[in-house]
Amino acid sequence: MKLAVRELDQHYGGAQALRKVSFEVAPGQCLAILGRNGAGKSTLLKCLAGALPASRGAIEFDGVDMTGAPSHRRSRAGFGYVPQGREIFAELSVKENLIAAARPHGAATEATFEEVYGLFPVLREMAGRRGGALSGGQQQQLALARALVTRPALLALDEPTEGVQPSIVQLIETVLADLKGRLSIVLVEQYLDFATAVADRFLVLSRGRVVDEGGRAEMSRERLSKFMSV
Ligand SMILES: Nc1ncnc2c1ncn2[C@@H]1O[C@H](COP(=O)(O)OP(=O)(O)OP(=O)(O)O)[C@@H](O)[C@H]1O
Repeated sequence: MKLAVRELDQHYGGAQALRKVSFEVAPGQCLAILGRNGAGKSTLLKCLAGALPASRGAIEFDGVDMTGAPSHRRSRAGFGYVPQGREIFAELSVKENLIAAARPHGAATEATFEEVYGLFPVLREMAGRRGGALSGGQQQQLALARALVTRPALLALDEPTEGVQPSIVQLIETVLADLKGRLSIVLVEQYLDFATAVADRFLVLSRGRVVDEGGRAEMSRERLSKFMSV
C-alpha cells in the first residue's frame, strides 16, 4: 500500500502536537519515524490509525482519502496497527486474542494461525495461556501476530522493542525484514540500531514538525541521532 500524509496538524485541546507533517511511504517500503520523547511520534501513528482525529491535512491509502475514516474502515482497507503498550486482551487466551483480531477480516482459520505460529513459535506453546500472563516480549509477539492475522498491506508499529529482551528484538527484526517488500511498514522506534537494521527511509520529528528526512544512504548515524539525544 502507498501511504501519503499531507500537511497534517493535530491538537490536544490548545496544545499542537503535529505541525504540517507531510511524507509518503511507497509500497513495500519501511519508514522509521525518529525523535525525542514528546516529539509527536505516537500521536502521528494514532492519527494514521484513526484513534485520534487530525485537525487539518490529509491521509491517503493508495490514493483513497482516509482522513476522517473510522478505525475499522482503515483496518478493512489494510492498515495494521501495533500500539505502544501492546493493548492485547489480558483476560483472553493467546488463541482467543488471535481469533478476535482475525474474525472481522474473515481470517480466523487454522491456516492463518499456523502462519503466525511459524513466525512466533512461542505463541503456539502459549496458545491456551491468558494474554495477561505472558512476559513483555511474548506480549509484543502476540501484538504483532494480532496485527498480522488481519493480513495488512501497511503495518504501523509503535516502539516494538520497548521492554523486550535482546533475543526477541532480534526475532522481531528478522520478521520485519522478511515482511518488508510484501507490505509497507511505518516504524516508530527509539532504538537506533533496530531502526537502521530494518528501515529504508527515515523521518525525524521534533516538537511536532518534520526536521529531517532521507534514505539509508544519506542518513548517517550522526545525522539520525542529532534530534534523538536529550
Ligand atoms: N492525551 C494527551 N493529551 C494532551 N497532550 C498529549 C496527549 N498525548 C500526548 N500529548 C502531548 O503531545 C506531544 C506529543 O506526544 P507523543 O506521545 O505523540 O510523543 P512521542 O514522540 O510519541 O513520545 P514518546 O516517545 O514519549 O511516546 C507531547 O508534548 C505530549 O505531552
